[in-house]
Amino acid sequence: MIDRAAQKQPLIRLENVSKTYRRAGLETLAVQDVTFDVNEGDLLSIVGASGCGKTTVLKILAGLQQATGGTIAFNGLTEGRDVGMVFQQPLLLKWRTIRENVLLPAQILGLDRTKAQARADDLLDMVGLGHAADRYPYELSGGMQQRAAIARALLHDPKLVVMDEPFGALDAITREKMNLEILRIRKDTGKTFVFVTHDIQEAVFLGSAVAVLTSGPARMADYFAITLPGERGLNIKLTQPFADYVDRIYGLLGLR
Ligand SMILES: Nc1ncnc2c1ncn2[C@@H]1O[C@H](COP(=O)(O)OP(=O)(O)OP(=O)(O)O)[C@@H](O)[C@H]1O
Repeated sequence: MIDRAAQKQPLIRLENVSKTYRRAGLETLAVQDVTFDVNEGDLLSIVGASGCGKTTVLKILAGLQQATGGTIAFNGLTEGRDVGMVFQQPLLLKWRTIRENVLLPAQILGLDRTKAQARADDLLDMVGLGHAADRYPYELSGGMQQRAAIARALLHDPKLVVMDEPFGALDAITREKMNLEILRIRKDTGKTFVFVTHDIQEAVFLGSAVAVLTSGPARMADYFAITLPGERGLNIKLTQPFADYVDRIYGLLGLR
């Protein structure tokens, strides 16, 4: 477990957070006793089985859901405005070009159009879609659409980018490529990311820290830093330190 007292003030601090959904007299305890920090510049992976409450935790972090118990402290972060979101599906508007899709947050938040256009073009270049700015979503592959969704999430220069199983619908090879892209984008932007996945290898490969959630309701099994030697490339997955982290998570999830 990370020694939180030794850390500088985090961007977000969750302390024993719980969430109960109440609907038509029915109560569902989705999340219980979740405690971790999102530190500036981190890529925090949240990993756990399907339905264990990862999306609920992410919505609480993004300010889209209120926790029903515990405390959550945002430090220098305006909920909503300072957060960019990427979902499992790219959710691009099919009647808008890729550039117009990336510009959507500028319209919603009332940002300066000229500046936003220049930024959209820079971001499209960064995600390797400069050549596709005037194309429509149906003309792009799934991976390209998800790159556009990432550019859109960055348009308003948010401090935090939250990603909810963004590559779950992609084939395994495209997924590996997108993982490399995330490492590069993190390096280029210096932003803070929270990345939800049910893929243990993906969580370890991308994360500078990981929160492991167990099911029904989600409880935090552990929260620890991931330090892998050297530059991260796909071949790091073949190393012992990587395998040790994966094995540790297998143990926490009761998979061995
Ligand atoms: N709006 C809601 N109303 C009632 N129950 C909900 C609501 N949203 C989620 N739940 C319940 O809370 C629990 C956790 O759901 P959540 O979507 O957070 O899990 P998850 O780990 O993200 O799942 P997946 O990996 O399948 O997306 C589930 O039992 C789900 O049915």
